[in-house]
Amino acid sequence: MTDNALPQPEGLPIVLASGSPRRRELMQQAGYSFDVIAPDPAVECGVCSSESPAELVGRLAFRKAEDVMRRIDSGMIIAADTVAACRGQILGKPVDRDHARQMLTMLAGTDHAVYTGICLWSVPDQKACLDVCCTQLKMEAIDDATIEAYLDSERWVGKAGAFGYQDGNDWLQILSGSASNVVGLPMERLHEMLSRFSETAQPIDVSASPPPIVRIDRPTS
Ligand SMILES: Cc1cn([C@H]2C[C@H](O)[C@@H](COP(=O)(O)OP(=O)(O)OP(=O)(O)O)O2)c(=O)[nH]c1=O
Repeated sequence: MTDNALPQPEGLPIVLASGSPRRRELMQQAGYSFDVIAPDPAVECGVCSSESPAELVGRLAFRKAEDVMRRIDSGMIIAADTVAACRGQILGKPVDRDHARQMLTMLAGTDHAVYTGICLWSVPDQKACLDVCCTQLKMEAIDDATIEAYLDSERWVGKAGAFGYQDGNDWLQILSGSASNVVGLPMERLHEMLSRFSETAQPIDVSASPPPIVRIDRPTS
């Protein structure tokens, strides 16, 4: 594999376990060849209030991969889950305009974080690895008129935290971490996980229901 070749561990076809158009665009822009199978939305039900943002996105990424694993005979599944976190609160996708307004009002003028859990799962040999990436951001103290204009754009729909970093708003800046991680897939980390899959993935006992979640050992590099 030349340095700039995209990793395809174990020669398996890549399956993006996501209905997110943003995740599909990130994979296409990076040049990956892949199929798309959206996980059952029911996988995302049941947010445990005691979970940290990292625990939540890690668990949901794993469960999304597990859901798609049961529907294919062979492939390298990539699943992810993204939330924003501000002042100890986890912000998922807003359910409506009012909910989006509440989120943006809370985020305005604050430093906050976006967490993405990413799970790779190889089928049929049933090995998986899981990691969580965090990006720190700052949102300017935008006023109500700015919030209402953004709500009118409806670009908040389907986006954790009710904002889209990819929308290029000048009131949102990254303080540290990956930009693609904010949009839904940490592409740098994905490349690393795919490249190191054979040495880091752990066997999964799929007979257990639900299978235990695995944790990846962070690379030494
Ligand atoms: C913070 C942020 C999130 N997002 C999107 C990425 C995800 O699509 C969405 C977070 O919701 P998720 O539940 O992670 O993903 P999803 O429901 O869109 O798709 P699936 O579960 O099928 O993979 O928010 C942006 O597009 N831009 C951003 O700046």
